[in-house]
Amino acid sequence: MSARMWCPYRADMMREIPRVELADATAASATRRREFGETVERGLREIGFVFVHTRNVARMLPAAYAAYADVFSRPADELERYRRPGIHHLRGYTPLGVETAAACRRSGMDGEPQPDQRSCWLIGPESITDPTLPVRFPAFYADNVWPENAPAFRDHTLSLFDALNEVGLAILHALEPQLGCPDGYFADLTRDASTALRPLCYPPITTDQVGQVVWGCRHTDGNLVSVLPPSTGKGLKVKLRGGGWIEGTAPQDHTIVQVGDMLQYLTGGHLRSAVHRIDTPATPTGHSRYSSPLFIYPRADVDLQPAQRWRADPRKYPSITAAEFFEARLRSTGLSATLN
Ligand SMILES: O=C(O)CCC(=O)C(=O)O
Ligand SMILES: [Fe+2]
Repeated sequence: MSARMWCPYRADMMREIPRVELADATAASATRRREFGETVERGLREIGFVFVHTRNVARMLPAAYAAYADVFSRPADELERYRRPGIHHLRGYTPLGVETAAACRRSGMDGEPQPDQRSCWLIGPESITDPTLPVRFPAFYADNVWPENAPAFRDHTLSLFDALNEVGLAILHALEPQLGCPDGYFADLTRDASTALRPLCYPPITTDQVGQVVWGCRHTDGNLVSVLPPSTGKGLKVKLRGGGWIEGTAPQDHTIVQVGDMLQYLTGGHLRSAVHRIDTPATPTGHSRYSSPLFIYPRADVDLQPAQRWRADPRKYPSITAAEFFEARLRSTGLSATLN
């Protein structure tokens, strides 16, 4: 049986992103823990997304987004100092127009590349226990770049990094029995991970820009799982397996956990890395939209080849490290100035 056959499209497939209560992941009741794991696994297999209820994260957002607004509204010549093209923009600030999702590179308006209309910052882990990793993978484990006179930005992003990482790791842990993985499998894979938090700023849309620009072109995420707290505005849409798009905006107090290409690969296609996009509003808006996904990665030297139990064709799923997988991905998003 090929890995593809694990999840053929069926008419009774989920068409709505399921919701789970994070506290159930560690509930005293074994039944609640099992049901939590089953719902998470089904949501990530059939849609690729799950909404996780946790007030802890929602509480942190107003102050974090205020700090983002302060930094992203700074003068262009100051922000320019925080750019790091030499490490493929993996740390610090990236302005509008640098990132272009692969789909929009091929089929932008008038055949021209259509860059995403958003700027971002990338923040990596502050401490790594294995000192060889930054030597072997300097870009993936580069030091963080912090804006001057913005202690709130540093504090809030680091707190959010930890809180979102905890949610993502709890979801991965709950998947272990569902996927037939040993206990602690994902904790092992993500020890000294090259995980990154990405504060994003989608600028206001003027009358002229309505229907002419994309905030975020359709794409899949290239990592293990993404953990996305509620953004300050709507726009996120998710493509279903059977076609059609659904609303991806998280309900109040919920955080999205979604499968990335690496987890899809690792499970031989069993879990689904869903295509998603960020639509611009249909009418002009004077406000920026802020969001803050955490991209959880494995350690850079982890081999992503699916385990035997997935019966994945090795020609389709050859041995590849997380770092190699990531580099291939960078080339397709316009972020790799020096990799080619
Ligand atoms: O801003 C959002 O809602 C989603 C962002 C996203 O999909 C990404 O950065 O990969
Ligand atoms: Fe994404």
